[in-house]
Amino acid sequence: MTLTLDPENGILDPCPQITPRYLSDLKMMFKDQQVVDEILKEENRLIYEIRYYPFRTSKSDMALAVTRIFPGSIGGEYHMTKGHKHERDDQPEVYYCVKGEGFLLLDTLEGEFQAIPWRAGTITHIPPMWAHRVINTGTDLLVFIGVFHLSAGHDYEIVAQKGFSYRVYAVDGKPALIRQT
Ligand SMILES: O=P(O)(O)OC[C@H]1O[C@](O)(CO)[C@@H](O)[C@@H]1O
Ligand SMILES: [Fe+2]
Repeated sequence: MTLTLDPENGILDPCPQITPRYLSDLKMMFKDQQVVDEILKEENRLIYEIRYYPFRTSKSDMALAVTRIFPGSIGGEYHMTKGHKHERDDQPEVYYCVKGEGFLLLDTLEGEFQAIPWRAGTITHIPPMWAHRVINTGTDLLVFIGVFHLSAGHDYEIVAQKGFSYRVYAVDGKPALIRQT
């Protein structure tokens, strides 16, 4: 099976499934709940979209997902993915930044943390058991590809409960990592 990706806009062809993530879908992930509620009174902003393709054979499963994160911020905190840990503890993932700039946050949620600066061309291996979240700190789209096993599973609950160790804010127009206590 062969797919085509437009690197300028992150559109995948063919693409059997598109998952939009609106502010209402990740409202608990942002720190400033008052600002979230104020924005939601006006509009349910589209933060990012996932274009997904499952590769299945009789002996294997893999998935490819292309995510487009729109630029912007919520209470000074840059637009980001919800973030998750894989349910299976033996499942890594490879992320490839196709366009844009930002950070990939990796967190064991048990004391270890890394913030990896991202730009077009950056490829990062996410080891099993590390929660992962992508932040768009640019003024344009951030597009990345994720490749993982379909059986990996997604645990969002643990991220909602424990949170990442750092948040990424725009401070004087530049990204700053702020430790969470
Ligand atoms: O699942 P989240 O946190 O919304 O992040 C989206 C990205 O992570 C994945 O879930 C893959 O682990 C992809 O579907 C997508 O590229
Ligand atoms: Fe993942």
